[in-house]
Amino acid sequence: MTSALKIKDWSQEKRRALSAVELVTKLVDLPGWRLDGDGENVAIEKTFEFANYFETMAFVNAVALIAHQQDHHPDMSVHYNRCVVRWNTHDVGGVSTTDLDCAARVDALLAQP
Ligand SMILES: C[C@H](O)[C@H](O)[C@H]1CNC2=NC(N)=NC(=O)C2=N1
Repeated sequence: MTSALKIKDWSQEKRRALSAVELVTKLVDLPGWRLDGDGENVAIEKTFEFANYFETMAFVNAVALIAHQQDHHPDMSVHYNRCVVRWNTHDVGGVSTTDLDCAARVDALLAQP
């Protein structure tokens, strides 16, 4: 059965962990995202706040669609009116451009309509 949902295939792409300088430079273009952790656990994370639990869960599901489509999965901590999204590329043991791209996709979900 064909699906309208196309899934990213990373198998042919060479990815690497970005350096601290690269990361800090690129985070300038991702307002609200910050570095967290170090070594292989370094990640970028951002807290999104909502009016209530239903809105928070709607956001979590929208992020899950991005994760499925991009074959790239964030850690999320889900609370009554907020969700913390944390991106890291475990395949490269750091933060890759995939994480930055997915962070921008998540921000786009909430861009001014
Ligand atoms: C085989 C599959 O494409 C890989 O395991 C994907 C799945 N989702 C992933 N998600 C994240 N956050 N990092 C990865 O390196 C990763 N790799």
